[in-house]
Formats: sequence, C-alpha cells, structure tokens
Amino acid sequence: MAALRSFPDFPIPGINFIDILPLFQDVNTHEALLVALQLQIELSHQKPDVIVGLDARGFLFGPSLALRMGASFVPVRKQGKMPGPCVTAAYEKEYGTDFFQMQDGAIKPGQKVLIVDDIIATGGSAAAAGELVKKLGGETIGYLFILEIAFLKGREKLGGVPVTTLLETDE
Ligand SMILES: O=P(O)(O)OC[C@H]1O[C@H](OP(=O)(O)OP(=O)(O)O)[C@H](O)[C@@H]1O
Ligand SMILES: Nc1ncnc2[nH]cnc12
Repeated sequence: MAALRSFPDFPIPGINFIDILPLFQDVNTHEALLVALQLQIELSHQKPDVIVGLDARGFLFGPSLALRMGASFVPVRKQGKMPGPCVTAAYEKEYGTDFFQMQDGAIKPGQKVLIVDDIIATGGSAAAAGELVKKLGGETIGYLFILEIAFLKGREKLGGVPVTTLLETDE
C-alpha cells in the first residue's frame, strides 16, 4: 500500500481518488505487481484464453499479464475510440456515467475471459465489461483488480463471478 497515494476531492468534490501510477515507477515494484497478479490467476486453476483490460488503467498491466499467461489481450474502450462495428454498454461509476465498447469478433464464442482493471469501486465499469464479453459470446471466468474500495461493494454487481483483489481499502 506504501506505493499508492490518495488525493481528496479528485476529480470531483467528495471523491478520495487513489492513484496507482507510482506502482509502475519503480522496476522492482512493477515486477512484483505482475508476479502477484500472475500468482492469483494460477491459484484459481482456471486458465484464461483472453485477458480483457479496461480503458485506461487496465491497459497498464493487462497486456503484460496476458503475455505471461499465454493469453490474448483485448481492450474495452470508452465509446468512440475504436473503428469498425462494436458492441456497447452504458454504465455508472463512482464519479459519472460513461459508455464502454468492444470490437465485434474480438472474443470468439466460448472463450474463457478474465477481466482486469486497477480498481474496483462501485463495480459499474467491471459489470459493463462483463456485459460486453457476454454479448460477444465469451465466458467471464473471473475479475482481477489491484485494489478494491470495499465500502462501495462493487463486487456485488458482478453476478457471483469470482473476484480477486490484491489490496483492499475502506477509505
Ligand atoms: O468500479 P467503478 O465505480 O466503475 O470505478 C472503477 C473504474 O474507474 C476508474 O477508471 P476511470 O473511469 O476513471 O477511467 P480512466 O482509467 O480512464 O481514468 C478505474 O480505473 C476503473 O476503471
Ligand atoms: N476513488 C477512486 N480512485 C481511483 N480510481 C477510481 N475509480 C473509481 N473510483 C476511484
């Protein structure tokens, strides 16, 4: 937790924003983070075919983790960023409303998918990503986060799919 910083009233008043970026500034901490995430996947005894990372902070470690696991990486992006036909889901998060998209065909029917992101707060973003995976015919086998803001109870939005987090805070 020492590498994380919090910023009161960012991006809007009332939100205590937790900044995970320092984890990537130190090579050893970055490496330890990836080792810890990989270990969590291995402990689940479920090998994902695809790792789905959420725009934007899920892109910081999703592709590296996918390479380590021998899985493909597929991004979920905010609306309007990707070309071609996409599936779309609306969602609410801790500080606003947004739309997520995935490209048609990015996941093949029946593929096992692990959804990763830096933080689970209300769970709105992660739930929308799960919806998109389902629309493409994939099977979400789990969610993996670096940090859970536990009092927001986001995991309750994820339909009973296994949720793993490395760290937890109640602030
Ligand atoms: O559980 P929730 O309440 O949905 O919140 C969690 C989401 O919020 C943050 O992303 P944000 O939308 O701020 O986008 P960014 O990564 O582009 O900054 C965070 O990286 C998660 O994706
Ligand atoms: N409090 C928070 N800090 C950082 N990212 C977030 N995403 C949603 N809530 C957040």
